[in-house]
Amino acid sequence: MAGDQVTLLDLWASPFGMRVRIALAEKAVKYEYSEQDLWNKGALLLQMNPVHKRIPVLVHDGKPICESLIIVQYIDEVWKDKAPLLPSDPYERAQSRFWADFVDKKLYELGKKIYTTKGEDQEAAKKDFIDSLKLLEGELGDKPYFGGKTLGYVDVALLPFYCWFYAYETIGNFNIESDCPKLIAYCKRCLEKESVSKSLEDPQKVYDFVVMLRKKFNWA
Ligand SMILES: N[C@@H](CCC(=O)N[C@@H](CS)C(=O)NCC(=O)O)C(=O)O
Repeated sequence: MAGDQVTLLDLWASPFGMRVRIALAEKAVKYEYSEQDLWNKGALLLQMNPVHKRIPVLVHDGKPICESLIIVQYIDEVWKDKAPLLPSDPYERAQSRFWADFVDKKLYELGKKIYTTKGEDQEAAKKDFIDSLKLLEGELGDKPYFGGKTLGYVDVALLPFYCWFYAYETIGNFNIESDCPKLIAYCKRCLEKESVSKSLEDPQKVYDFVVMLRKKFNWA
């Protein structure tokens, strides 16, 4: 809305932050981007998210909203005149929330296991990761987007992980496209949308970031 003061506390490589960036871009909301140092958290982040002390945080007219999926729902409710993200039907809304929650519980956790573990644990994570992507591929079916004809909540939740796939694949030495060609084709198609392409990061840069994390935390 005109006159809104919107600031996003974020970290460039964060898939959670990217969700918020896509949602704001879809709604054409102007905002100030504020990159945070997570190894030396600033006073603003600690004040705006005293519970989890994590990014992303959306600060709207001085009020903080935390947790990426909650932020995306908030954005959808506040800027409701443009590009609806959640369906209006209660059952379809519940389904969208289910799959977005699945992305958090499965893809994020398993992806992290791929670059923080080795040997059997890593192999198990890779298998579970592919199985989870196949379930998502089945849910997508032949639709252009998870919710149907337009980009919606589940797409916003999932697509940021696409720019992390190269890091998972390179570190885990496996190939996602060979097992999930339809899902990868969908991700590539979505990247043709400016709201998505400008919100995601270069996979090589993400990979370099993950390599840095592995060294820093002795995961390698
Ligand atoms: N469930 C949260 C996850 C956010 C999250 O894990 N943020 C990370 C960066 S990607 C963070 O701020 N980490 C700093 C910390 O945990 O101290 C969301 O969806 O927003």
